[in-house]
Amino acid sequence: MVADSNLSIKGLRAGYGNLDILNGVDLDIPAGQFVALMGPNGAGKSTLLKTLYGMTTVKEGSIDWRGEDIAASKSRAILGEGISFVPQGRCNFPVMTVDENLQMAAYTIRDAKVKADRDYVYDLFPILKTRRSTLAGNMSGGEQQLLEVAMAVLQRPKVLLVDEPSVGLSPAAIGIVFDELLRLHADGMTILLVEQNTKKAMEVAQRAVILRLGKVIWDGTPEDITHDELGELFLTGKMRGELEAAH
Ligand SMILES: Nc1ncnc2c1ncn2[C@@H]1O[C@H](COP(=O)(O)OP(=O)(O)OP(=O)(O)O)[C@@H](O)[C@H]1O
Repeated sequence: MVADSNLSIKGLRAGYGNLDILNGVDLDIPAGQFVALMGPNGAGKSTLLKTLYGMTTVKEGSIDWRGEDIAASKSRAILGEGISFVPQGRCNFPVMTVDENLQMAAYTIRDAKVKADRDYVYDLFPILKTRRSTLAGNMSGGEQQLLEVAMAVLQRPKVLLVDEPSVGLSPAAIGIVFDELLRLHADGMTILLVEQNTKKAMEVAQRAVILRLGKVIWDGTPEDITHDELGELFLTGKMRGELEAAH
């Protein structure tokens, strides 16, 4: 493992304008790890992804990436440094074809080789190749989500930030999207996934990180925690043993 490929977050306090949402997040993500970021509604999971992508106001702390603090960097620069973001919701350009959507994504790369970039993605996601002339908005939810992931992957990121890809998808479509994420991970990509579907997230990720009230309250492997314990943590912020000890 190359030490400087770690993403290292220290004492991160960030939010929107004067409103702090992240209240001192510490997190080290080694290169190539698949991390599921979970927690109750409003915990700050999406805000953490957005902060890693330069979309919030950082008040304190650092985000170390390949020897550089990117906490104050703009999204454009962060993308250039190899971190891509798949935001919540589907379909950037619904009335454009799959091909045109991918062209749009390619234009965001400096020195884009549009055709080569598109073909690279079609090799990775053959389903999209078969739908290349279809209007993106007319595809199934799962296909649209794959297109969003593909548009981010086209940038050839080292780290992929993915925000709730399963929202509104059928179980079959969720399976397709998560299989693709697993494949990207197997090819060496670092993945930080925010996911409400905890069962699915625990199946695919190597590591589970639980956020509550803008702080990391639990960090371990999916094998270290049961579904019930996870629910309890979401609700109370504590494990059963800790609660009993407190009484
Ligand atoms: N653009 C914004 N401006 C102001 N407040 C925001 C903005 N986006 C999110 N928030 C607030 O930040 C808090 C955390 O939101 P965030 O979306 O990060 O939580 P989350 O853990 O991803 O929750 P969920 O699981 O419900 O998506 C919420 O109280 C939310 O209302």
